[in-house]
Amino acid sequence: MPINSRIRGLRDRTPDERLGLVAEGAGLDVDALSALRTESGLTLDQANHMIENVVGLMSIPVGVAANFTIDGVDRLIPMATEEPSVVAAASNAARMARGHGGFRTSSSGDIMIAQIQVLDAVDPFATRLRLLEASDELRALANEQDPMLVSLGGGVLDVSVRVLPTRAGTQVIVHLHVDVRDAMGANAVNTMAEAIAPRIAEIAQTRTLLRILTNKAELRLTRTRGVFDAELLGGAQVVDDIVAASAFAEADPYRAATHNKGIMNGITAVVLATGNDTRAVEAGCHSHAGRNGQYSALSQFEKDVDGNLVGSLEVPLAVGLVGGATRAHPTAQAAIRLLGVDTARELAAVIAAVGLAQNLAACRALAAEGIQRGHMTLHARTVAASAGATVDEIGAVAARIVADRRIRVEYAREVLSELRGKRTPA
Ligand SMILES: CC(C)(COP(=O)([O-])OP(=O)([O-])OC[C@H]1O[C@@H](n2cnc3c(N)ncnc32)[C@H](O)[C@@H]1OP(=O)([O-])[O-])[C@@H](O)C(=O)NCCC(=O)NCCSC(=O)C[C@@](C)(O)CC(=O)[O-]
Ligand SMILES: NC(=O)C1=CN([C@@H]2O[C@H](COP(=O)(O)OP(=O)(O)OC[C@H]3O[C@@H](n4cnc5c(N)ncnc54)[C@H](OP(=O)(O)O)[C@@H]3O)[C@@H](O)[C@H]2O)C=CC1
Repeated sequence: MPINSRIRGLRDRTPDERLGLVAEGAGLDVDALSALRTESGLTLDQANHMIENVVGLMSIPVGVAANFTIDGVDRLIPMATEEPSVVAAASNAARMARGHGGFRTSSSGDIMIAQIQVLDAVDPFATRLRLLEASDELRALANEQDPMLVSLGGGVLDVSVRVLPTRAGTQVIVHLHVDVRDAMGANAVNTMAEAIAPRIAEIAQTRTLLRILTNKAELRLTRTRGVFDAELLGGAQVVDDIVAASAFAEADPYRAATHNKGIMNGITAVVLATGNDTRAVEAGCHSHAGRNGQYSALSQFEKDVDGNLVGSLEVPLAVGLVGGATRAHPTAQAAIRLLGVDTARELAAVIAAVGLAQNLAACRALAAEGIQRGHMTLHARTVAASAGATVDEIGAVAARIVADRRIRVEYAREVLSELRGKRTPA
């Protein structure tokens, strides 16, 4: 049965009811998603085998973004985040794109780059050519390190070499271009780099130093675009204003930093939920934002021939379905089950679409009513909890501080005392 992501009114349901509705929408038995619940997710023993000096666990809320259609397939998308309004925003944007086919994506491939740094070459330009002449040998030596990857059709595709002037003298930098298939690939390419470094040193007649991947994964780009309905956005003026906001972010690094943070609100939440390396993805995306010399917006919004708004996003996404914590973390496995993705590329496509949706929702709110109405209304629940409200009191306290337009902890405390019958001087 095809997945149906158009689930109305999830906000009005309990977490258990939502999980049931989401499982139904995804065509899954709800038990397949049980690891999304804290009590049946990662155990202390499992955590103790993941990182060092484990003493405990930290739970992060996992929400599900609705309404997404990506490359013609509906997806219900788990998002791990502590920030209010992010899941609502992504769902709202997906709803606005749904009538125009949702999100379309493409990929440049699954290629990660390992760097080997060569120091003190007396003839750096000739060294570069000697290394290029040995490309086939170096490729074969690297592939010997990972027969599994090669058997899956992956492995080293190319070797490139640069002469790099630095303040510590001229260096020669070797790049291994490795197809890592459905892995994030860092461990795989780092192993290869360390294995071929001695041979590189022989050819270069000097020594190597760093052997490590680059997180500037410019050969692992995912692109997505979406058409957002002008009427649902709020009309032609809102469309024009979002275009003006986008132009601001494209031209100004100060605005671009926050514009891109909005994109990463969506991207990082799905990367985390699926047990992938959020720091690697963030480093890749922000390095990509500076690729043309000045840090700029990762996305662009334009008005199309029909007067609707079209968004475009291109980002490096080094994510995997195997390796790292993805397979070791039960909650990540449940999140991937819910997504219904079968390859790392499909996962990256979903992540990019959520990033663009998040970005649109933020820019729409900023260009229309301002971010605070939507964001702070949902943030009020966090403020109420910070003031000491119990789960049974949060709703009433949040509603009151929103109604009084005083969404602050000290006022929430006053309201809480009042609600508990202990009036304090206002
Ligand atoms: C918050 C909304 C969506 C409200 O927007 P709204 O128009 O009041 O929403 P609505 O009540 O009309 O609901 C429309 C749909 O939104 C979703 N939705 C709506 N509310 C909820 C909810 N409570 N729980 C779950 N889903 C929700 C849901 O899909 C719903 O469809 P329905 O279920 O009714 O068929 C809107 O104001 C918005 O998108 N604001 C942007 C919020 C945002 O971007 N938050 C990120 C934090 S701010 C930040 O860090 C990024 C930023 C701003 O700095 C980036 C930048 O500067 O560019
Ligand atoms: N700067 C960075 O970003 C760094 C990140 N890391 C960490 O590296 C980890 C990711 O590295 P990664 O290499 O993915 O981890 P793994 O080594 O855990 O997984 C990759 C391995 O999985 C095996 N594999 C099985 N099926 C597949 C498949 N379909 N496609 C590809 N490989 C498959 C391959 O061979 P085999 O079975 O023989 O292993 C491959 O080498 C993350 O935890 C990340 O945090 C580490 C260092 C630096």
